[in-house]
Amino acid sequence: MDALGWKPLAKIGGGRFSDIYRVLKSDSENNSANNEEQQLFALKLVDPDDEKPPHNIRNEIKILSDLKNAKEGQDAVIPNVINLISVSSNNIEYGLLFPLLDMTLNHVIKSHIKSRTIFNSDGTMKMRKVNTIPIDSAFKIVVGLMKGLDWIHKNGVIHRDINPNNILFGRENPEMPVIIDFGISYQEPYNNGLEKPNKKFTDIATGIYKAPELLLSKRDYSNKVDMWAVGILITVILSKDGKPIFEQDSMYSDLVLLSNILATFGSPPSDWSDCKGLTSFDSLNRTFFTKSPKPLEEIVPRLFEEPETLSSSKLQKTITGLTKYETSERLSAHDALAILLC
Ligand SMILES: Nc1ncnc2c1ncn2[C@@H]1O[C@H](COP(=O)(O)OP(=O)(O)OP(=O)(O)O)[C@@H](O)[C@H]1O
Repeated sequence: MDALGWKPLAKIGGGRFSDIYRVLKSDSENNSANNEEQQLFALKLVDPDDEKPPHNIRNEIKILSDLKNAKEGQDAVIPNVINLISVSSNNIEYGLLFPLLDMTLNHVIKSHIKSRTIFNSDGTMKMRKVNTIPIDSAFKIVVGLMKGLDWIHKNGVIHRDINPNNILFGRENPEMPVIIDFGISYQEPYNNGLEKPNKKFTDIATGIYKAPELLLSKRDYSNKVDMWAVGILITVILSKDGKPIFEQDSMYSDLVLLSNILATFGSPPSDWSDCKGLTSFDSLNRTFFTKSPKPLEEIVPRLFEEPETLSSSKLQKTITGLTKYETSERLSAHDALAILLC
């Protein structure tokens, strides 16, 4: 079997509209095992006729190519955004060739969740799940994510689907995240003719990573939707026991997600400038009781464990700044880097 000139070895992923294969360069079949390693790539195959907006493979190719060209004009390489090696197509499908990476952030998070025996004062014991990821490793991952997002945003792109399955790592560099999947991304100013800036799709982002303004149907949103997503992502990386801060059902219901966001971060300001005038926000203002925010210590207790380190205090500031409702106050990736690297 041959896929657009590549020999597929195994399916390694895929979404609603794509299949991702580990592939070998066809001419390297007879090479030694070591050489083969270097000839392995990831191939994303998509049939554009199957896609539904906002998924658009041609737009993904355009955005990745522009990011690659922008990278080439730079002195320093930005390793935190996936490199599109090449594109091929037949009459049916597009094949996007990428460097092969080894694990998603989801795998990294799961690999650090361990079962521990806890002894109670009455002599009984119980098993508890504990997240063992070191704060310093989490810190390095967050810095890498911010560098990638800063680069993407500086180049006029909103990723729109920052979540743990779209962040990959190579085995040799498990603290250096690489942002993938620009399948629903937006390129300013008009997303290549697909969406007007004030009429963007709101059906973007995955589960608990949706920013609150999206849940209220704001259509002229900005790249700050990515910053909210990364704020929630940090709380997941640093969770006490591997469980997200929001209830399980928030993954599937926008209403449950919204009520979980309010219960965690408090009600948005009644004059929230991003959503003022939107019908959904006006009814929210009338209907919901005013909620106070939970203290950050309750949201990410691991960052308050003794002894407090420089990394943990910088991460506290970063999460607080990323989870602001008012997007003019929400940190940009550039602002976050200023906090993290000062
Ligand atoms: N370069 C790569 N190296 C290794 N695995 C990859 C690579 N690219 C993608 N994958 C795997 O395939 C999965 C899906 O990739 P991608 O997000 O690009 O496809 P998608 O169709 O947009 O998926 P979805 O619809 O779920 O967002 C990733 O989560 C990852 O597990």
